[in-house]
Amino acid sequence: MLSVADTDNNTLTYRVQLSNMSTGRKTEPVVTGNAYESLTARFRKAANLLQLSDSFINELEASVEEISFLFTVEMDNGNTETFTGYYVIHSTLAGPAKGGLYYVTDTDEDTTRFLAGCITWKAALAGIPFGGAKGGIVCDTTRLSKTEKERVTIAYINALTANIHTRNNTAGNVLNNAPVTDWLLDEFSLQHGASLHAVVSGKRTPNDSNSVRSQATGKGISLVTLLALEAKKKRPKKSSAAIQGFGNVGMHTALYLWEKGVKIVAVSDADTALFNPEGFHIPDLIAYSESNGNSLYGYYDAYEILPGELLTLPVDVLIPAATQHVITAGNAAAIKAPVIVEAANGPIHAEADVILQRKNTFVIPDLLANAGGIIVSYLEWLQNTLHQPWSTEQIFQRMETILHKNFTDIVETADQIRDTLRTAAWLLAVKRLTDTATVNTAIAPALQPAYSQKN
Ligand SMILES: NC(=O)c1ccc[n+]([C@@H]2O[C@H](COP(=O)([O-])OP(=O)(O)OC[C@H]3O[C@@H](n4cnc5c(N)ncnc54)[C@H](O)[C@@H]3O)[C@@H](O)[C@H]2O)c1
Repeated sequence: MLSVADTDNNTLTYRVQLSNMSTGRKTEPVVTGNAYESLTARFRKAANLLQLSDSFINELEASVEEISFLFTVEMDNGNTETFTGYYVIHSTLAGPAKGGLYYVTDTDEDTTRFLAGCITWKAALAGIPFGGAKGGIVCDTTRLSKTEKERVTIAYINALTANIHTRNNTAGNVLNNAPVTDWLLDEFSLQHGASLHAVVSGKRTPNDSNSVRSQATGKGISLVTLLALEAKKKRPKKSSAAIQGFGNVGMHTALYLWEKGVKIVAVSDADTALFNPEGFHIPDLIAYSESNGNSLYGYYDAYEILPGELLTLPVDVLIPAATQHVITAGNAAAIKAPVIVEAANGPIHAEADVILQRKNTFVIPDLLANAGGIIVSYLEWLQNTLHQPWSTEQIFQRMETILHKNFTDIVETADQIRDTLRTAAWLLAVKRLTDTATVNTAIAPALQPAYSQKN
């Protein structure tokens, strides 16, 4: 196991003992609470600082629509299986509800509501005219063939549109990676008798099999990580990072930071947590994971550590990029990284915020850190709507401009209110959405009287 011999920030030295890689041990269970409660607590704090009316607070806390439904799909062996689907529209105040579709073995209304809410507030902070939505399918994709996953996706969309469109709700902008995006686009277009390109983001382009959208969140996280290191007067080439989660977000974040010279000394996924004091060769690690069924398990050039140890390593930046509530009141005090970048949605429990604030940890909140994806989705929607093709460079340039400005806005606001970056981010997000609500009478006439200040 791992112990730290010298925690001088520039020269980290670790004492390590090789553990047995052949045990097949899975990660410890993640402590989760109700992530929507953490989201609500943060929203309420900002809403109270802004002195919003109770009716407006209640309006913004509740979802516009939440549905769960069962749908049946014929499997490759001719049997049928029934799946559970969720869809939550959190808000359409700023514009059409946008949100990804996720496939997961265990989810529920609370988690889907939480993820939809995250999108509302991220879009608000980024000044994007979208509301927040999220779709979820309970299934184990590792058990599904490609054709079964396609049929599950199409059956979900059919069941969903039967519910959504008959009630005249705005069509959601559904994000995912190819080939899911191709199935979604085909199905939506078939149902509506027109090619609805703008409805689906994350689509492949002819010269871009790895869509810009799929890299965007990681690219954005790496950008704000570099800004955070700069704010702490750390040079990338003299900095170390630990990244929890090696899926779409963790992998792209690791790659972009590695390209800038950041030493990634620890990574993990649901199967294993790995440590290499010399820093991982990230392209090699990605190639290994991809050839190993998207698992880091068994990677040769590393020591295996306990998953919880990754979070408490004395690195310059800790990047939780797996799931919500992995940093809690139970482990926050043990975290040594002076900077945490919230790559996942809600990786820090609201109770842990207080402990990290006391320790003066520089926490870059998820509303800013992982907004690259929604910004690029919006830019894709804009290109499709305007019939304008933009280059990858143009898209990333626009994304970076928004993230950079918001980083500066948040740091300045935090200084002004003498509070955390998280409170500053929420304050700006809620203010921007309420400002939109007051001017956007076409979208939310019914809410006009509700947004009045208490005093
Ligand atoms: N994909 C996006 O564009 C995007 C955008 C914004 C926010 N997010 C958030 O980022 C997080 C990751 O998203 P993703 O798209 O990379 O998902 P993913 O499913 O592609 O990858 C998740 C990774 O986390 C690992 N993991 C799961 N539980 C773990 C645990 N307990 N310990 C360590 N690793 C664990 C998985 O093995 C996998 O490597 C989620 O919270 C998601 O909501 C994603």
